[in-house]
Amino acid sequence: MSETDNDKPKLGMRQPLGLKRTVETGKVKQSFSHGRSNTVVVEVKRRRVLGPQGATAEPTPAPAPAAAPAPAPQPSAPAPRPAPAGETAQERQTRLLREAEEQRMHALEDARRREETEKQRAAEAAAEQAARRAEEKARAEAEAAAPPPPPPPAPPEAAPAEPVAVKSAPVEAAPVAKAAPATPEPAPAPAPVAQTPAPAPTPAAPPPPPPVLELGRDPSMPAPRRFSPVARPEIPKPQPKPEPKPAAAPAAASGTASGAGAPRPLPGGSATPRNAAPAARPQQRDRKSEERRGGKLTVNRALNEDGARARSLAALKRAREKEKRHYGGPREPQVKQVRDVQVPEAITVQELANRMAEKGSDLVKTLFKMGSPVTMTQTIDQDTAELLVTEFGHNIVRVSDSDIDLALDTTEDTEDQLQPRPPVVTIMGHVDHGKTSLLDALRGTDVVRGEAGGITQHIGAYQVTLKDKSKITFLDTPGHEAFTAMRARGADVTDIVVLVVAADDGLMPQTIEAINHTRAAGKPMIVAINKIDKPDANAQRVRERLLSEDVQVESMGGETQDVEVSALKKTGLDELIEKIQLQAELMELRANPDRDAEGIVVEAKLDKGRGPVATVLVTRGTLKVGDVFVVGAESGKVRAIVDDKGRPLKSASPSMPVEVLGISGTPSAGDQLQVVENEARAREVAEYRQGVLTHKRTTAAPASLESMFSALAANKAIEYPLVVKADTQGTVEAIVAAINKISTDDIKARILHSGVGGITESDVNVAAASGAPIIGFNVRPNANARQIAERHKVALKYYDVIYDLIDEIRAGMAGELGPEAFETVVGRAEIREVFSAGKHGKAAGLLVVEGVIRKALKARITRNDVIIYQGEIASLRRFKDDVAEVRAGLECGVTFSQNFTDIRGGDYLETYEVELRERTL
Ligand SMILES: Nc1nc2c(ncn2[C@@H]2O[C@H](COP(=O)(O)OP(=O)(O)OP(=O)(O)O)[C@@H](O)[C@H]2O)c(=O)[nH]1
Repeated sequence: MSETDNDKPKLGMRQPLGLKRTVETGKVKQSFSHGRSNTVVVEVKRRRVLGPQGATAEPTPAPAPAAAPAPAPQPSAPAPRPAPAGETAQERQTRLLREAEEQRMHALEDARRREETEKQRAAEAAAEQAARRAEEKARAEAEAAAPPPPPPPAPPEAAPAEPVAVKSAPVEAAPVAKAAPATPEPAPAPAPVAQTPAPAPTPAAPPPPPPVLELGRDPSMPAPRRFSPVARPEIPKPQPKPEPKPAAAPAAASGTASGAGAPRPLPGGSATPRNAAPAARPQQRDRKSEERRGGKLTVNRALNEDGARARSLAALKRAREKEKRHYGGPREPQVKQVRDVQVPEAITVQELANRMAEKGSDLVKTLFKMGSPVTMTQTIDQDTAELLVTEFGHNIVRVSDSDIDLALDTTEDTEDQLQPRPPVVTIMGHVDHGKTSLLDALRGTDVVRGEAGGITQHIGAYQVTLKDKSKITFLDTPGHEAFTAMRARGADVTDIVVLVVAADDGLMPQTIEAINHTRAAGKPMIVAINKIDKPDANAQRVRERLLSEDVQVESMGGETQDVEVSALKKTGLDELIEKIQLQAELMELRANPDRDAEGIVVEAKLDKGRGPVATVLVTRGTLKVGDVFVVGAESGKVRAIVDDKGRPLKSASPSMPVEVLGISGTPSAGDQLQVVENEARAREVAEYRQGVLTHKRTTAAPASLESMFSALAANKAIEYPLVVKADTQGTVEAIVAAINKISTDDIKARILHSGVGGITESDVNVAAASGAPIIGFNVRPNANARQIAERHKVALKYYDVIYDLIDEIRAGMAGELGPEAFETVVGRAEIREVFSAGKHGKAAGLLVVEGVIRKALKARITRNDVIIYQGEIASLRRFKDDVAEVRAGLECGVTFSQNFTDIRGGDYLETYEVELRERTL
């Protein structure tokens, strides 16, 4: 009702004047949706009161019409309520109006239900035979289970039984008046459609509230929703041949509806499965509304509300069959996805299956067919994995552990990125030819004085700034033969080699070695003929001698530059620098400073206060404090950069030699330093490299029979164990190489442990276990180590000159072997006769053919140059007289100790002396 209470007409009262008063007394205007309206004439008949006066006189409070449902059993025609006795005219009018409206709504609804039922029937008739059978079956079941149908709804003519009669007078469109007489037939009860919630009240059920609720609602709203399937029956008409498809949907729907006691399939007989689903929804909606209206909510009902439960297995099966029919057979198999499968050197079957996105059990089956029964958790090798990967149609991508390692960055810098860099110059030459002195002269500082024994034992790296502000980086290499590896390294990282040859000494072995290294590294060389100030200096002789080594200096018609210098007198230095600069210009040395740094470790040591320190020559990029790097098998983060003058720097550009702090351990000289993206990556690479080193150390097993025999033979040699500790990595290398050279077939030096840094407790423990001496070069033990060494009687030997160290080790190894025995044959005699000598066994008659046969000397008997006896002479006689010796040309008789009797004529007797001499290695 659109009108408010204020607007309602009030019977028996004076109506106030107002613009809205359009309805006269006794008529009520009804408003409907879509602008429809109706005017109803209301006749009031007074009820005859038969009861006691008091009963009628007492006014009962009028219940709210909406809240007090009529107790009539018919759903469509609520019974009229008796009029309260003390009702005013206005109240009566309101009540009557409401009752009239209620009746009208019920009549409307009944008409709709009937109409819908008819349409459903039409739809059912159009359904397939199979669907109909299923429906009938379901209906039969439902009928068996359903309560007796409700009595037919009372026709509108029943209304006169009520005290109030309502006459409808249609004004515009009177659907109610027309619909009610048009459907005199009561709604067919046998099929209470789910959408038409026939209350079918049971005796126990409370009076059904639905009609009241329906009335309380705006009549325009629920109608389109509730009765939307009304138009559906028209759909099958254009469908020429309704296939059994719709049967599936009603059948499925009937499955869901059965729980609600409505076995009827969905009305409308939707011809396509697409229509079936929406048809099921109103059905469920109605079931819900039915529950809301008073139906009991049971567990079964609640469960049946669930969508998953609604779609039963049978429904799924039917849907699958339908799909099969629809697509004309099983679905086409999906196109197999080919994958690139990364396979490491060893992988478990399960992991491989995961990477291939295949079933592990399929892999196991395939392997079994291939003849290798394995389980999922077993590890297979890369080749077997490849068989599987190809069998399953994928592509294998072999990866190895070494992929973890850093790849060498071979990206070429572009022309605009490259900037000039200082040349790196290495000074090489024989011992004491003046390399350090020359470098010292160039630097203007004195390095010589700090060196033990007066020789350079560390590779040094310095950068000098020239008068024109240009720079040259110098690497000094030691001249001792033990430092071959260091010289080779120096030649590798350098741009130019300056070969120092003493003018008074000429070419010496290490000079020639340096020439060979330079040539092998393909670096240009400048010959510096030093000590030219010396009186016996002969530069020309040096040049000529160089020719024999295939080095032609410019003055001899070659291309190699040479310069005469005196490091002592500081002459010829400018000329030398000029020649270096000229050579550098020719080489156009450039590098890109704007990239992650790379460098080469020239030297590394373990500094007591600063930890591991590496002297690094930056080759590319700029090394900065805070950079994370990998160097050899170590990693780290640059804590500090120190230049050759001890000054801290923030960064180091190409060609700069700097000390780098912040390394996890002491790297080896020659290791490459590479800056990486993060610490995790650096650690990963370092761990991998450590693993490789450990693997190399521990897997030196003999591979062939030959090597096994040679290893057995080698085992006969006495081992001379040693522990070597030195101040720098280069020195350690040099000492180890020199000691290995001393080894012979009889005795072999075995270095149990070598390392950089002071002598520690663990070094002593290692040495004590094998009774090895500890060689400390420029290092000393800490207090604890010294105590333990004393306790275990471990020999600690300290050196600061490598010659002394090697000489002593050589002597020690020789001493271990003991003195050498030298044998000298003194006399030789031929056995002529053999005769019995009583209790002494046999005696031999001899003719001394050489030297002297002496009784006191050791003797041996040889037969055909094979020794058959070795021992002593028991008695030596000449003509029955015991004698001490018998000279050559004389005959004598001898007996031997140990009752040796196997003597024959023609054997030879030798007597000899053994002299023990000190052994040298
Ligand atoms: N007269 C003279 N003596 C020189 C000259 N240059 C070096 N010396 C001397 O030669 C000796 C050896 O010099 P070093 O500079 O130590 O020689 P080195 O080649 O560096 O020697 P190692 O470091 O052992 O390889 C020293 O006593 C120097 O004083 C020179 O130009 N003239």
